[in-house]
Amino acid sequence: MMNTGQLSNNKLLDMVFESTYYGIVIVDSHAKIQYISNKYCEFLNVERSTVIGEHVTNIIENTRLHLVVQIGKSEIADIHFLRGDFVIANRIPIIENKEIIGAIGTIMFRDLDDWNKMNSHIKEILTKHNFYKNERDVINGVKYSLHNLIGNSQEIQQLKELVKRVARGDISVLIRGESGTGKEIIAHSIHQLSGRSDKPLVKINCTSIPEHLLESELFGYEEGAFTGANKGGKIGKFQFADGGTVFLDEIGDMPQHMQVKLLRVLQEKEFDPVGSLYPKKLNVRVIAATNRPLEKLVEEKLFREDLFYRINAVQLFVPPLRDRIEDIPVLVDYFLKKVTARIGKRVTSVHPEVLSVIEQYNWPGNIRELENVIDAGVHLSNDEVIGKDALPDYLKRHNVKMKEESLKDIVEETEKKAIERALRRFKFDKKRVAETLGIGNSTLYDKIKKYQISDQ
Ligand SMILES: Nc1ncnc2c1ncn2[C@@H]1O[C@H](COP(=O)(O)OP(=O)(O)OP(=O)(O)O)[C@@H](O)[C@H]1O
Repeated sequence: MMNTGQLSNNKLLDMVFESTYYGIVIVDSHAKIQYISNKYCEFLNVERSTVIGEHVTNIIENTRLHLVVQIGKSEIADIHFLRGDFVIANRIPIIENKEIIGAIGTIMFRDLDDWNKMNSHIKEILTKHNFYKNERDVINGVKYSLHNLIGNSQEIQQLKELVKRVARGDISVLIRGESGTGKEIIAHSIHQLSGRSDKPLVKINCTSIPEHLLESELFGYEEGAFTGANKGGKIGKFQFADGGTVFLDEIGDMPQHMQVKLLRVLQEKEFDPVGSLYPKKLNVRVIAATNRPLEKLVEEKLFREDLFYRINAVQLFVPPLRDRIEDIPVLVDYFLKKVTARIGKRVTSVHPEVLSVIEQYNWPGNIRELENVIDAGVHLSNDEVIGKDALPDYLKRHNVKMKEESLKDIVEETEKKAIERALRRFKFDKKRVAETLGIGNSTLYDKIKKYQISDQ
């Protein structure tokens, strides 16, 4: 416990601290407030006489002083969200004879007016910075780079290596994977690592543009091309991307008449704006993404085979989250930091029970779904640790399997997952799956039957 006798001369402390630009609070080893400067009280809008002796967490939101007296480590220039604003906070333990007897916390301001001015000044700088950054990204179209692709699993590490390798060339890339697995991050990363990075990346979502507008949106039109056409015509997305990259998301949904035109862009490197008499030359790299079985669409004659081979020069497969659960802890941590930094709330981890639920759920919406769950968890949590009560109902109801499984269960579960993963990876080509897994065809068929795995 702090020797309060040393601090009894509050008048002297007041004289020193009220003439500085800091708000100061001193707590004892139980995190109870022993001293707090008048200016800090004014800033917090609390009555000084009522807060002395109170636990610091009852008076200062998002404080960490109670942790500093436990851990004994200084925290310098930490961003602290306080009364609706960000302040710069220092927290220093007071150590006597190797024992933590308390801690000092400071936040920096001059007076309330100065603080308000300074804060609005910082906000203005931040707003400008964000504005220019967003402007650049809008002009350039780039939102992500490879370091946004989080994951320690072998699959993600290999994928990152492949992205770096294919980025340099001009080759078309087809990115496959379920919805929400990070295909767009990969497309952005390829563009950003390529020689085209100073030119635009233009995303075209093939499902979101109405079919009758698709051609003019993609290839533009000449003046007078149709009633209602803009004077001077309109430049299409492909032309806007000239020199850069076009990212065709959900390419499996591209209507067939547009598939022909796309093929021409890829083969002849030219296109016809609607209503134009002459073709225009174009230099774009195409990256396409899909979560649909393109081979099947080709078989059903819904997707052109020649286009399929053109866009499929290099194929990248992003595995679903359920197949790389080793990525879950780092992803959870990443999203926790992202959300807490955005909303200024202190939530540091998820309860081990929640982590078990998360690891055993099958995540049909993949990482997008996980991000939403963590986002909601941070908002709903009353604690620094997200508990099961802050999970959505469908996850709360999800029964966690007992961890004490027999070795046989664990081996079988692993075997089943490995077969499922390989089947998806090789698009249910069982011969390749059997070869890769080093088992005979008939063994593979037996196991598919035993584990009741859907084999198409
Ligand atoms: N490995 C990852 N690390 C960090 N964030 C990720 C990762 N994968 C996906 N995300 C995040 O998940 C969300 C969905 O990712 P993205 O849009 O790239 O998925 P997608 O596969 O293109 O989905 P869709 O097929 O539905 O368009 C985004 O917010 C993205 O930032």
